[in-house]
Order: sequence, then C-alpha cells, then structure tokens
Amino acid sequence: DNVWPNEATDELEKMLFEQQNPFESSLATFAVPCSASGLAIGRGFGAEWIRNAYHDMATADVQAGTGGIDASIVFEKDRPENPGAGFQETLDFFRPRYTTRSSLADLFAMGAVFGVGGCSNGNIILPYRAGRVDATGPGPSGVPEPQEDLATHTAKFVKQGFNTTEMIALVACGHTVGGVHGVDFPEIVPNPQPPPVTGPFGNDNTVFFDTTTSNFDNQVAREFVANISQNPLAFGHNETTRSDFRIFNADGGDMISRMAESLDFFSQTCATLLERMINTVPPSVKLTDVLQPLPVKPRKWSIDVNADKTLTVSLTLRIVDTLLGGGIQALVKPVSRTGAALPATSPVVIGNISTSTCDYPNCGPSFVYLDYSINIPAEQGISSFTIDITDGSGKTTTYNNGGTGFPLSDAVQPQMSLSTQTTKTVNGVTLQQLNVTAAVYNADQYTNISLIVPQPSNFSATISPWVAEVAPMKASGKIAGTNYTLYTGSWLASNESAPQHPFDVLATGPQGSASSTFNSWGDVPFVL
Ligand code: HEM
Repeated sequence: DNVWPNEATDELEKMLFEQQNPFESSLATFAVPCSASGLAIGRGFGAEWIRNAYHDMATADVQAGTGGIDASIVFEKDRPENPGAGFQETLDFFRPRYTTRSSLADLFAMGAVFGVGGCSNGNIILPYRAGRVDATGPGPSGVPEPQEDLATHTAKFVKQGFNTTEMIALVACGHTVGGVHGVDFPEIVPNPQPPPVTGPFGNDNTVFFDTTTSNFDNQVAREFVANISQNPLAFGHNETTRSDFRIFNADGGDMISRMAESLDFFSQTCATLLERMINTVPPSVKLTDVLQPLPVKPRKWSIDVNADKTLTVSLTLRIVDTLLGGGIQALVKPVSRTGAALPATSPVVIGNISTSTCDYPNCGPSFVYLDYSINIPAEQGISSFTIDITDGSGKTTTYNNGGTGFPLSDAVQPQMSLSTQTTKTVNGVTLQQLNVTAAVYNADQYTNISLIVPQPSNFSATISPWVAEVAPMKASGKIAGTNYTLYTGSWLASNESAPQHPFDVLATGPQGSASSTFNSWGDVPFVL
C-alpha cells in the first residue's frame, strides 16, 4: 500500500518526485538540461550517471546471483576497466544523500533514471524501485573494455544477464549520450584534438558518440547505419578499440537497423533494458514496488509543548496540485490521543505558497506545500489526522492514508527551540556536537531515553554501513500542568568529518517504545 510513513521509500520518493522544491537542492536538476554541467567541457552529469550505473551493474553474475547495482563501483574506481573522473564525480555528488533510508546503490540507480529522463526530455521515464543493498567491498572485474574482442564482450553481457541482441541494444542506449574523453582514452581520441577549447572547468578533449550528444535519441543508431558516424568506438582511427562497430554488427546489423528506423522502437527497447539494468540485484535483495508519488504527504512536522499546557503542531503537507484545483481548501482534521475528533484547521498562508515541479516532462506531478499550525490542549494530544480536500469543481474528498489516517505521535518530540548545534575542540580537532532536548509524554513508563545519530562504521572506507551512535538523555525538567518531561542529551562526533545524518530520539521500556525519527539537523539552531 502506498501509505505514509514508509522508511524504505519516503526519502527516495522525495528525491525522485520533488525535483524543484523550496527546501533543498534537487539531484535531478544537474541532469537538466542534458548538455549543461559544472564539469569539464565535454562532460555531463546525465551521461556520467548512466555510465556509472552500467559499470556498477557490470560486475554482476546473474547465474551465481551476485553483484549488480550495489555501489561496489566506489571500491573499483582504480581498475583499468573504470578509467576517468566520472565515477569519482558521481560519488561526490550522491554521497551527501547516502543515509540509512537511501542506500548509495539506490541513489546510483536513481542517477540513471535522472540521466535518461533528463536527456530524453521526459520521453523515457524508467520505473524506479527502492531496496538495493550496498556492497562493503569490491566485486569481481567484469566491465567490458573497448579493446576486447566480440566473443569476450558477448560472454561478459551473458554473465550480466543480457543476450547478444540485448547487448547490441543496451550499448546503443548507453552510447546515445556523452562520448569518449581523450584525457582518459588517448589511444582512442588522440590528445589534443584541434581546435583546442578551453573553459572554466577545462577541456577533456571529448569526441561524442553522435551529433545529438545531449539527446537520448536513436541518432547514434541512425548515424551508424548511415555510415556517417563520428562515434570513436565505431569508426575511430584505432581499429582495435572499435567495440561499438563489432557489437552493432554482431547480429549482422539487424538490431541496430531497427533501432535506427524507429525512435519509438529505440525508446521502448532502451526503457525495458535500462530498467532491467538498474534492477539487476542478487535474488536475496527484494526491491519495493515501483515508487508512486503520494497524493498527500507530511513533508515536515514538529510538535512543541507550550507553557500554557497546549501543543503546537507545525505541519507542512505536500499535496499533488491537481487535487486542489488551484485553491487551497484543504482542512486538516486532527484526532486526539484517545481517538476523539479535534477541531479542523485551515492552512496558514503567509506570502506565496511554495510549490515544486519536475525538472523534465513526465517525471511526476507538481506539488503544493501547505503549512498548518494546530493548537491542541496537551491533555488531549494528537495521534493522527485526515485531510478534506476540495477540488476546483467544489467536490470534497477525504484523504486518510489508506484508512488509518496519517499517524503523528506526540509521545516523544524534540523541542528544536531548546536544542542546539555546537562544536567542541578535542586535542586540537573541532568536532560537531548535537544537544537535543525532547519532550516525553508519561516518561515514567520508559526505562531508557536516548539520542541516536547514525555514523559510518569505518571513517577511512569510501562508504561503510551505518552504526547507531547512542547518547543517553537525562530528565531536565517537567512542563508544569502537563504529563510531559523534558529530556536532554548531547552527542559528540567521533571524527571531524562526521556527517550530519538525521537523528532519532528513542524511548524504550517494558511497556513499549516511542520514537521521533529522522529529524533534520537543519531544524536545530546553530550556536557558536
Ligand atoms: C562493450 C561494452 C561497452 C564498452 C566497451 C564501452 C566503452 C566506453 C568507453 C571507452 C567510453 C568512454 C568513457 C570516457 O571517456 O570516460 C564510454 C562512455 C560511455 N558509456 Fe560505454 N561502453 C560499453 C557499454 C555501455 C553500456 C551498456 C552503457 C549503458 C547502458 C554505456 C554507457 C556509456 C555512457 C553514458 C558513456 C558516456 C560517458 C560520458 O560521456 O561521460 N556503455 N563507453
């Protein structure tokens, strides 16, 4: 069921669909337009991300059920089969989004979705599933290299799960964007190529695969079949490295001709094969259903316990804009801790209403963000809400998150205005410190209340599994007239490059547990 919350998909759903949102920079934006980038001349993010996904997948052995999209490429960047800056550039770009709720392998797969979507201007939208598991070290080698012969390439693709026809198609799909960079392949593209081009990020001497390098289209096939191709892997001066020539002719030229003849056939073939490519994972890894945008999704929320014995629920809802029909009639109906209906609340509108749109066509719906400030007696509290949305024709529909309402627990809540980010210098090293105060309802029932910040298990590894670093929290006062107790705890980073991974507050005891998870450091004031 497509309901909220869902730890496996919530973060990824946000990155996939909220492409131009007012809260944080979008990953997709960098692949749009396909030609633009902050990289050296001749390089583009879309092309790099597609190649990155293929090289990550290429170490798969589908028969043995190993490898696939597992981010093992980050441990394999120094291999001769992986030349060029593209893999490091891709890693640098996606690593900041690597969390307990978004594996690097899932991010790499999403990079391919953005590359294909952005470069095809929305003509090809790869369905996206989550759940890939990151490798903890390198896999066996397996990426095809241009100087290898056809038999070697065919065997490598079979190992990856693709027959000869599929190999031809997949290579054509990959080599419709980007090109061969002379700095990395001087034996294919002699360095320097006249005329020399310089730019702010340098020139890495690229010869593109086709004349529409920034379009994910069938031009690479059309030019190949017409014998007027600039593709250095097809007609380059170095015959040994003409791997595209050998591969495109592997079936006598049948498949590449069909791809050249019809853009629709090309697009459908690439959609099918690239989807299979990003979903190549060991059988032990279970991918989720294809991610669909939630019609209504709590985007940000917090609950403050006030001195006047009330709670302020601050809630930002993300709503598919077509549901609202241009208006903002969307009434939130909170439900108390015991299940009683509380007064309905309209959105607060100050200034312009925030929206989010796609970076390329067909990526998904546009959204409207509505803010709510809901005041509730602390004694009643909140457990969930539903929302009544009235569309442009005046019809009202209730959204109840698949029947149960949207859960919002007030049992454990960080109080951001009482929390701080600071630094502490230990042995000359400046370390980050997070000081969190949380309000806990009926705290007597818990034996342990702690602040949890996930951190890399190995700071010297490129990536490593997360470990939960746990800092105890201690009672620091009661909020008079309520059943809330404040708990305070501090987490000190163990390393100067500690990532600001979202934090949890967890209360456990013999009668059960309660938590507030995945809180953003950005909501905690920084104090010098
Ligand atoms: C026999 C199989 C293949 C060989 C020998 C091969 C070889 C190459 C070479 C030598 C380059 C130039 C890289 C650089 O200069 O940085 C390249 C670029 C590229 N390849 Fe392949 N490739 C193969 C299959 C694929 C497949 C299956 C895909 C994806 C589906 C793919 C996607 C790309 C992309 C997108 C680029 C452009 C990268 C950029 O411009 O930064 N390749 N390939």
